[in-house]
Amino acid sequence: MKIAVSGKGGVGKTSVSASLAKLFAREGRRVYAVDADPDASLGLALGISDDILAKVIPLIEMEDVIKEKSAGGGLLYSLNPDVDDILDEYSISVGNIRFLRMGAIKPGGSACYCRENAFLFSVVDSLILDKDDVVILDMGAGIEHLTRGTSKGMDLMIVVTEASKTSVQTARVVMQLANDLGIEVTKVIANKIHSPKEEAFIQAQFTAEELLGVIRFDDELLDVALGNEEDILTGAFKASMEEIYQRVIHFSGGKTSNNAKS
Ligand SMILES: Nc1ncnc2c1ncn2[C@@H]1O[C@H](COP(=O)(O)OP(=O)(O)OP(=O)(O)O)[C@@H](O)[C@H]1O
Repeated sequence: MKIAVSGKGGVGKTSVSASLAKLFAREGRRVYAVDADPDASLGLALGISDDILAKVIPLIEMEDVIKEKSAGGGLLYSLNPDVDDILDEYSISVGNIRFLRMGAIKPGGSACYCRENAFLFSVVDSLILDKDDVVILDMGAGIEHLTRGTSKGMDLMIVVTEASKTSVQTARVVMQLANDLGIEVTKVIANKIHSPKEEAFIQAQFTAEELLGVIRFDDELLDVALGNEEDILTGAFKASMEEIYQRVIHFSGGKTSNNAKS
């Protein structure tokens, strides 16, 4: 199953991605946790230490190797069967989680991440998955990364939003795009909800079918952000994510990905 997590900046995409990765892994499923956001910190949220993360080679550096192996060029690559063989060098495994990252941040105002995105999603699309394997992509903020190429083969798009008009607006645009791009299921998680008033706002914006879950603002996540607590699955956040996880596995029930082994 392939899951993309998207939404406006700072809404909690990385927290949700890391939690889902840990929950799937806890069930014994193999998880590819992919940091597709150059500005993201999925590795840290997964509890991987800085010094280990520093050793993970950005996936984009694999591009030249692939180009040498496949005679082709341009933005479309023929990766199989090479990708699995060489992916080891560009990932680290923590238990059942295999962590990969797209690439480093570019200097301000420089080019887009089109090349990185195209390559990253070629790699993801080429992964040969077992039926129970899961790919979780922590996407960049906003919508620029959402194209036919990047959405190919995604089974579920999770859009994270806060209780604000601008955040909901972005969520709506992402949902529409995901639909246009043919992603089968798109669901919303409302995160950092402070009050019944905010919850009522969210309930008014989305249908019960659209909403995958509501997560309250939880001070305990501050300890994770400050580095005092390693496990993101803590406090009320953990309880909410466990409920959401139960709904997410419903979407993977018996479903295999495009490249799944039978
Ligand atoms: N439910 C919550 N309660 C309290 N704090 C939260 C909650 N969810 C996330 N946070 C905090 O909000 C901050 C941003 O979260 P996170 O990095 O997951 O968002 P993001 O959408 O991935 O951000 P970016 O767009 O910058 O990549 C972090 O400090 C995180 O600990």
